[in-house]
Amino acid sequence: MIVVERLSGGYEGVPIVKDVSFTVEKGKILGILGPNGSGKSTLLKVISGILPATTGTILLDGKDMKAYNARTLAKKMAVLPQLHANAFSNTVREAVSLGRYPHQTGFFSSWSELDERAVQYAMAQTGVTRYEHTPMEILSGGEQQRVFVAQALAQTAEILLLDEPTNHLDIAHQRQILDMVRKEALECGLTVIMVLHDMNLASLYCDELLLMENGCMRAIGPPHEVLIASQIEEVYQARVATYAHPEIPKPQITMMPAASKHQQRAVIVKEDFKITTDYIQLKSNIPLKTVSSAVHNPGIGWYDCLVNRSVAGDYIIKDVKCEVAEFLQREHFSLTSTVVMLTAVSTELVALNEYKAPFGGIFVVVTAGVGKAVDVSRTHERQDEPYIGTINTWVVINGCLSEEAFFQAMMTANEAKTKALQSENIRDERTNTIATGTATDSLLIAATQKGAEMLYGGPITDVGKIIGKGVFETTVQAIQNYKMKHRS
Ligand SMILES: Nc1ncnc2c1ncn2[C@@H]1O[C@H](COP(=O)(O)OP(=O)(O)OP(=O)(O)O)[C@@H](O)[C@H]1O
Repeated sequence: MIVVERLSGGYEGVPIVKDVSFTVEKGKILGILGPNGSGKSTLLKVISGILPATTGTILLDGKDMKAYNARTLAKKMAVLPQLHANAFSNTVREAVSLGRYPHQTGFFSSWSELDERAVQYAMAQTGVTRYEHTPMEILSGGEQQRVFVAQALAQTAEILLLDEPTNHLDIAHQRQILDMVRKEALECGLTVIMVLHDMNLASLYCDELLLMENGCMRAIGPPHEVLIASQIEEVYQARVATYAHPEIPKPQITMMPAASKHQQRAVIVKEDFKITTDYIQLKSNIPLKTVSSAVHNPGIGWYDCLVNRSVAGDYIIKDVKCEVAEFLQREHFSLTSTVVMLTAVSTELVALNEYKAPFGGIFVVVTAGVGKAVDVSRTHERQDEPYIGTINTWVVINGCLSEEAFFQAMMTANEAKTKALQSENIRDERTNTIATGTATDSLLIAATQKGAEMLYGGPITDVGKIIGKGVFETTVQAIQNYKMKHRS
């Protein structure tokens, strides 16, 4: 455990780091972030004793760091500096072995089994064993960086100070080094303080983050309390946005380029839609931000082509995703920029309407296969296999929606669809109650993200009102088309 209390320090009387305090418990990782010149490396140098502290104290396991002599301190704390002054005549093994110097009584005179094990372990953990006998100078920058990390690890200290350990490393090696650091922290109780420029890596790997600004602490805490977009924007003077990591509960940050999203006004027009016997298509000349439950490219993304493909009523394919990919290739659609839904309804039964509004307006496109509609409040009573029967709804908006508005627009559209089923007296034939949808309905909201900004998409917002009316009317029309065909 390391406790830093009101620490200040700098270079020859020039104060750089001012009044910094924090605690890192044994086995925890603290990441230091901050813009260039904010004092991250200087802070690490003062903590490691390379630079003297002008004020403040550092306690290692409760004992003032000043009370340790150089050799005992080196056994306690290992440092990977940002710039490496290295005698490049060494081989990798020799460079890593330098990490064992605090454990030697006379230099290399008492090489023990323990020293050998530590060096072998450090080389293995950093993936440099195969370069063991290679001279340092012929390694790439990333390979050398891993050797320096191995050198610090070979010191087998309880506290590891790392200044930009992922410098020069490709993503696979960044992951290897940071996974190794985390494993050492979790399994061996290694306490780590590391300077990282990459906020996303810092978020993924650190228990706490310290954000530096002009030599002072701007914020400290778990990643979600430090990586707040407005705070990062202020400190770095750069526009950013945060989003959730897809797999683990850690925030991620993305840079927003200077170009304004409101620069041009792009508009989807009716001529952008095409209806063939096989599919209904929207081809946009700009990518649309899309939220959907489609079969191909579902979720949130940017796509310039939407396809609602009509398949045979007996379309039961084991690997639907694979079959859809084959269809896209056959029809010369891009796999990466096309969203695909499937319907058993023939494309001539589609309802497609435009609704103009001061903000720009929307298009609603619906195919409604309601032959096997279900009442969602009663589906728990049935044991049958899911069957095809699908209402596919697209809402394409000429406007700019917030994240919140996208999800509210989905709710608004779904409520309008359910109301249309009620209005058309579509029933769940097993329960004879009003149906709320079918077993495999799909919904898509797409927006140009240009022009008018819409913060909300609920039923009484400008965009919500028109989605409500548009989806209701268009779904009714699609249901009537379906009824007409299936009556005859
Ligand atoms: N040896 C030195 N002598 C005098 N001033 C220095 C020295 N090294 C760094 N500084 C100054 O201290 C300030 C903080 O530098 P430091 O290297 O700690 O920043 P940093 O946050 O690590 O930056 P970076 O992200 O660019 O690595 C800078 O203004 C820098 O010019």
